[in-house]
Amino acid sequence: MLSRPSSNRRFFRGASKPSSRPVTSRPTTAQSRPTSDQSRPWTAQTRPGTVRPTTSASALQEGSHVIALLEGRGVTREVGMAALDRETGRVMLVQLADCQTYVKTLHQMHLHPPALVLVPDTFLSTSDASPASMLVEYIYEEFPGVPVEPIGRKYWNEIGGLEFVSQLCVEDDERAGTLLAVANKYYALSAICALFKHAETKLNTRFASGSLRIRYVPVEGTMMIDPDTARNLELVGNMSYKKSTHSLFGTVNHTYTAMAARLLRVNILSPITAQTTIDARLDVVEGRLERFTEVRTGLKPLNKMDFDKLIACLASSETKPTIAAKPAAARVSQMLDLRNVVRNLPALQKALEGSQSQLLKIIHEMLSDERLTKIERLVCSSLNEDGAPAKANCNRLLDVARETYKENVGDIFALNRTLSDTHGLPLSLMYQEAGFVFSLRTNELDGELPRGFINATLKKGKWTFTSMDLKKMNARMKDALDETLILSEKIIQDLVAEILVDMGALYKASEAVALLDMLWSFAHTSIMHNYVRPEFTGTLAIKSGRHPILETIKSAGSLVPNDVYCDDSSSFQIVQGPNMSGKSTYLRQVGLLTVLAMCGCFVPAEYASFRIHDALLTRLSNDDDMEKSLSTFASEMASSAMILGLASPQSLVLIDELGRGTSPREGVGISHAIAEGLIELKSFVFFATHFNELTTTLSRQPSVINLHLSVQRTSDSKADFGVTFQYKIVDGVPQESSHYGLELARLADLPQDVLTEGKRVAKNLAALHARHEENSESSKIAIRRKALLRLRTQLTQALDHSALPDEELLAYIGRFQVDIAKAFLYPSRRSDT
Ligand SMILES: Nc1ncnc2c1ncn2[C@@H]1O[C@H](COP(=O)(O)OP(=O)(O)OP(=O)(O)O)[C@@H](O)[C@H]1O
Repeated sequence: MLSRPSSNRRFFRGASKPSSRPVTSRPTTAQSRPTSDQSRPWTAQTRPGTVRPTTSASALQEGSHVIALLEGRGVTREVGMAALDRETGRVMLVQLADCQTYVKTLHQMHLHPPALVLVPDTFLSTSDASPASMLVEYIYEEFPGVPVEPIGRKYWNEIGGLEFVSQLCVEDDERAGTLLAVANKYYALSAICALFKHAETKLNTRFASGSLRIRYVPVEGTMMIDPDTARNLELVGNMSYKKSTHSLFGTVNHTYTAMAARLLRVNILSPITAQTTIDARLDVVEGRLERFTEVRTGLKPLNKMDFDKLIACLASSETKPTIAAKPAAARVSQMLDLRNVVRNLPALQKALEGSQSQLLKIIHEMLSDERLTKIERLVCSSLNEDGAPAKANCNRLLDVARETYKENVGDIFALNRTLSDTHGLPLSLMYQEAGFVFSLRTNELDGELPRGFINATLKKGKWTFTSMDLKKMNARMKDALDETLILSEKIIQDLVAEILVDMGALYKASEAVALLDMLWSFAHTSIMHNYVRPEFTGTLAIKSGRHPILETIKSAGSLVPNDVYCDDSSSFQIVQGPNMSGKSTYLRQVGLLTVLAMCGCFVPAEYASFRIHDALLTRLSNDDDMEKSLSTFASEMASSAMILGLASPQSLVLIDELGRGTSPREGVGISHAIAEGLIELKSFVFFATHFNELTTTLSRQPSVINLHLSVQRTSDSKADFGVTFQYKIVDGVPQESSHYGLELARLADLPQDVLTEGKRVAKNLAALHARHEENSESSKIAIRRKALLRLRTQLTQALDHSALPDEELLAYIGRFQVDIAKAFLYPSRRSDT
C-alpha cells in the first residue's frame, strides 16, 4: 500500500471534506476498489514478483500497545504520545512537533503497533457539524480495524501524569533522566495520565509501584522513516510472499529471544543516528562477536523467552483481585519461567567474561548485577522442582491445608477399596474436572449397578458413576486443594514483592540479552552472507552492493552487484533505463543498505561508506494506490509534498518515477520542479525517471549526475523485447540511439515502414538535441560549475577523512588540478559523472 491516503485528502481538501465517523465504524478502503489491472501504471505491467506488498497491510505487526494521544490546538501541532505495551509492560513517552500529515506521529505509532488508541473525547466526531480531528482521521486510515476510544478530557492531566511516572517508574539508573526529560512535556504527561486511568478503570489492571520501565524517547536520536517507506522497502514485512523472511527484518533476524526480535524490528524501522553507538555495535559484529559459539550456547536455552512479558506479568495485578485457584496456578508457572531465566543468565555472563569490545563489557556488567544472583537464590529456594512453594514450614496454614488434602485423597481411595470388596466389583478411580469418579469397563459389570451408585454414564466402553459419599469427599478435597493454592499464591505474592524490589536488575538483564542476541544475529547474518563492515564518512560509496532481500531469493550468481557514489557534489542522481532494467531495485538497494548500516549491521557489498541521515523519505511506485482507489497523480503529489516538507541536507530521498499520472509535458514540468526543490535542499536524492528531458532541464544544476541501467541489444528472440537486461548501473545518460521502445514496437508487429520512419525521426531529434547541448554556452558554464563543486567536495573530504601520508595526499590533490584544468579548457568534452 503505501500511499498516504490522508495526504491525498489534504491534496484535495478543497474538493472533499473528510467525513465524520462514529467511534466504532471504520472506513473501508476496499469499498470502491477497482479491479487490479484497471488503470494500472504502465511501468508495472509485467514485473515478476519482486518483493512488493500488494495489500494495504497497514499493521506491520499485530498491535499490542495501548496508545494515548493528545494534540495541542496551536499552530505547531505539538503531539504527546504515551504507549503501553500490554504484553511487556514497557511504557514509551514521546512529544514532537508534527507536520500537517502527522507523518512523525504515525511513524512512532508504527514503532509501537497499537491494539487500542485513546484520544480525548473532544477529538471524535459528534455530528457532521463537528468532524473528527485530522489526527483521528489519519489514524483510521493508517490503522484500519484498530479501535479509537474517547477518554474524558478531565483525565488528560499533566500533574496526574507526572505522579504516575514517578510512582510507577522502576528504580534504575535511567529513572532520574526519565523524570527530568518528561518534567516539561505537557502533552506526553497528560497522555500517560489518561493511559493509566484507562488501564485502571477499563482494563482492570494496576501496576505495582516502581515496576514499569517508563522511558522518554527523544525523536532526534533516530532516522525518520515514514510508514509508506517502511512498507515499500519491505523493512519488516512483505505481502507478496508467504515467507516472512522476504523482508529486511526476515533477512537479518536470527534472534533467539522475543525481546531481541522486538529490538531488531524497532531498530530497522528507526535506525539510530549516534555514530559512536553505531560504531560500538559494528565493533562487536566485526569481532564476529567474540566467543560466537559460547554466546549461542548461552542464548539457546532462552529460545522464544520473553523476559519483558514475564516481568510485566509479575508487576501487574488485577484492580479487583479475585482470590481463586486458577491465577494461583498461573503465578506458579510464571515463577518457574523466571527461575529458568535467572538460572541461564550466568552462562551468558561467563561467555562474555574478558571481552575486548566496550559494548560487550557493558553487557557483561549488566548481566553481572548482584541483584540477579539474589533473585535466583530467592526463587530457587522458594520453589520445589515442580514449582510448589518449597518453604513448607514457613506457613503453618499451608502445611495443614496440604495434609488435609492428602488425607482427603487417601479417604477417597479407601472408599473405593471398601466398595469394591462389598460389591465384588473391580472399581477404579478416574479424575475429572469435578473430582474423582468410579469407573468400570462394560464387560466387568454383569447386570445392573448396585444400589447407592448414581449419575452413571457410558462412554467409550466404560461406565463412570459416583456416590453421595464420594461427592462429599470430592468437595472436601477440592476445598483443601483450593486452600493450598491460595496459600501458595500468598507465599508467591510475598516472593514477588521481594523480587519487585530488584525489578530494575531484571529489566536491565532483559535489555542486555536483547542487545546481545540482536548483535549475535547481525554477526551470524554477516558470516552467512559475506557482508562487510560499513564506514561513516559523509559520502555514500558502495562497491558491488547487493540487494539484501533479493539476494536471499535469487539463485546464486544471478544477482548483479552494483556501485553507488554520492557526495555533496553529486547529491542528485538521475537513474534511467527501460522498463524492467532494475531501476527500482537499485534505488531500494541504496535505502536498505543504509538502514542496515545505521542499525549497526554489516552490509552486502565489497566496500561501503555511508552518511548518517536524519530521514529516509521515498516515493516508490506501488500497486496499492490502485487498491485504495486513489489517483496515481494525487498520491504522487501528496508524497512529494511530504518529502519536500520534511527533507533536509541530511536526508536520503528515493523517488521512483514521478509524473506518471498526467500528460508527459506536465509530468516533465512537475518532475523538474520537484527535482529543483530537492536539489536546493541538498538532500542525497536518487531519482528514477523515464523522462529523458530531465537530463537536459536539470543539466545546469552542478550537483546533478546521470546514471542508467545498461541493457544490450540481442538477436536472441527469447530475450525480453530483443534486449538483454544487464542490471548494471553505468555513468551517463542512456544512448538515444538505443530506441528500446521501438524494439518493443517491432515485437508488436508494426509495419516495417512505420518502424523505419519512427527510427529516423527519433535519430534526428537526438542529433539535434546533442548539437544544441554541445554548442550552448550555458552548458559549458554548467560543466565548469560542476567541476568547481566537485573540487570543493573532494578537498573537504580529504581534509575530514583522509588518512594518507602528506606526500601521497599532495599527489592526490594534484590530480584534482588536472581535472579542473580540463573542465575549463575543454568544456565540451562532457564528463558529468
Ligand atoms: N541487480 C539485479 N540483479 C538481478 N536481477 C535484478 C537486478 N535488479 C533488478 N533485477 C530484476 O529485474 C526485475 C525488474 O527490476 P525493477 O523492477 O527494479 O526494474 P525497473 O527498471 O524499476 O522497472 P520499471 O521501470 O518497469 O518499474 C526484477 O524482477 C528484479 O528481480
